[in-house]
Amino acid sequence: MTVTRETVLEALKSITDPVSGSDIVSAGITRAVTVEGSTVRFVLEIDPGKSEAYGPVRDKADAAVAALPGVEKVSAMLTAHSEKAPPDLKPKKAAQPQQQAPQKVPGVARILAVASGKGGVGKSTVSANIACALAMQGRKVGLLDADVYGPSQPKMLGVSGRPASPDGKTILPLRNHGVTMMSMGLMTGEDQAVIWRGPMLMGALQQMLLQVQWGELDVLIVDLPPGTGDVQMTLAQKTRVDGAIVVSTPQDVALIDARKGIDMFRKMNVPVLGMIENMSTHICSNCGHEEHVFGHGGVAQEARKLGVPLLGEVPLHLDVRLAGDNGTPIVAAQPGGAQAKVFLDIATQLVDAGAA
Ligand SMILES: Nc1ncnc2c1ncn2[C@@H]1O[C@H](COP(=O)(O)OP(=O)(O)OP(=O)(O)O)[C@@H](O)[C@H]1O
Repeated sequence: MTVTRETVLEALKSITDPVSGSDIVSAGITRAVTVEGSTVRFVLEIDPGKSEAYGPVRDKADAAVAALPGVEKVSAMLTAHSEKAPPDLKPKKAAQPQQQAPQKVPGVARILAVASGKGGVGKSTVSANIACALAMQGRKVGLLDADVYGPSQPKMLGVSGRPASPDGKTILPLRNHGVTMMSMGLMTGEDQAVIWRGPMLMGALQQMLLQVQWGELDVLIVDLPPGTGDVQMTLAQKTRVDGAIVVSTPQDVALIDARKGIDMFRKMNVPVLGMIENMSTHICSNCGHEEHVFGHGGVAQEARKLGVPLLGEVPLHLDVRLAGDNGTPIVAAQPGGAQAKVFLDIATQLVDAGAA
């Protein structure tokens, strides 16, 4: 029986936070829940003055998780947080009428955008795995999840909770698998339905780039929402984007949209570093049989036509999804495996090209 992040969070919801009176997940103090095989780790981020009161809470949380089937080891830690809440996203600061030259983000050597024309083609899976693969190769990597409509990086990288802000102005990012991560989704709360208008989105994106304390990074990967809308345009207009990668599945419908994405980046003078074909070949997890569910080679052909490199072909494999769902992308979960290899190769190509 394998344990998942969801079952861990469910178990932790049975424990009451003595300060807020709600459960320790809803109270936002449960952070960095990671599941690696039968080992579960999480952090309770608390006011340092109340550490005595939280000792028994930690023990109860530890016991509740340890009692789950499939769990052999639990590491529950108490860490101190700052009292101040992170600053709210300020939509008013959004659109600046005057045109400015694209700016660099302080401390960040390069920005790499990962885009897709169509939703659901696996852009977030690819971003998370490339980020981890680069970190495994010793690069200082940040990942900004700019997909407000379907933020998936907190889940894929196994981080949760609201990020802290020691001074009420800057935002401390979260970190897991060697990747410094921030998601617009973490600022709005998991279950909160948000309707974002264009200018709000643009303001929030700028805020994420400039107010998050990214530290010194070799590369910041921006996981963009699908399509060619406001967020993509604002990013390229306001911030110096050093390169873009376009992810597509091999079907014609996805390729038509991918072409639009490449066109947009070219018009905005962002170099397109290459395309990645995802869900290229289905590999049966039982027998290893290969099947081309969505056709095969469509992206390679399109990349040739458009004159951009094909960086890799990622197979459709159950382990890739399970790893992402469990908060440990496949490159980190099975670094020696065949599914990890393609992402490690892509990361090597990016480093060799000076793009990451
Ligand atoms: N190569 C793969 N093999 C198996 N499952 C995959 C693969 N790539 C992505 N998936 C799964 O497909 C689903 C969609 O992937 P993902 O969230 O990465 O797509 P996306 O393009 O970022 O979606 P969105 O449009 O919502 O941003 C996820 O459940 C993910 O685990």
